[in-house]
Amino acid sequence: MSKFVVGLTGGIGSGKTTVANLFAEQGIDLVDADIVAREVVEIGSEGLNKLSEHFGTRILKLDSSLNRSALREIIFNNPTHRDWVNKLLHPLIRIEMLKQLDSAVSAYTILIAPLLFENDLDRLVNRTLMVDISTQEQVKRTSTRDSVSQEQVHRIIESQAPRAKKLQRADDVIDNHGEISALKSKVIALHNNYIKLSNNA
Ligand SMILES: Nc1ncnc2c1ncn2[C@@H]1O[C@H](COP(=O)(O)OP(=O)(O)OP(=O)(O)O)[C@@H](O)[C@H]1O
Repeated sequence: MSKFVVGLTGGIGSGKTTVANLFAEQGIDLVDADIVAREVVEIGSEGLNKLSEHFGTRILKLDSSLNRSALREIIFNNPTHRDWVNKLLHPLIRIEMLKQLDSAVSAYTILIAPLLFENDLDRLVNRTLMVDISTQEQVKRTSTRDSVSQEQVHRIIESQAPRAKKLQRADDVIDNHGEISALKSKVIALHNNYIKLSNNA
């Protein structure tokens, strides 16, 4: 099968999961960068073993799984620790992501990566697709879905690359202001184009 990969990105609550599921309905395999990032620190993984050798049991929960908030706290104000953790985990994430992309069997594969551009993961893909909605709609949809305040959503939006920058860098943009039925037609049109592109790759 072709190893053509489309990187799917967009800000918080823009509709990446919704769009990815519509591609999956067309038979397209998905790899999710956030899931991979959790898999490389599962109990028994090289990632978690190395983290606990370095930082000790203070980064573990009672069941020996990673205590994410403890690790976040440690690296928050300490760039040396943060760099060490990034140097450990980024290559592990990249290797696992490539492994999963490699075992995908559909005509092309979607890599869902909220921080596609921020983490330079666009280098791993053949084409980039951004799901786009206004900041106002992002805040509305995210705070309806999750029990988070509008201020928290704004803070997360500010930590991500600006919408304008992503719009500029993406090869394709899918506007998600409309109804889900409209979104589905747009996904099908993109899907047909990606099939063509992957055949020519
Ligand atoms: N076109 C739409 N109209 C109305 N609601 C929508 C639409 N698309 C998505 N949603 C809803 O908006 C919320 C956010 O969508 P979704 O979870 O797909 O976004 P996401 O980009 O994956 O979010 P995150 O970055 O937080 O993982 C969900 O509750 C989803 O059902």
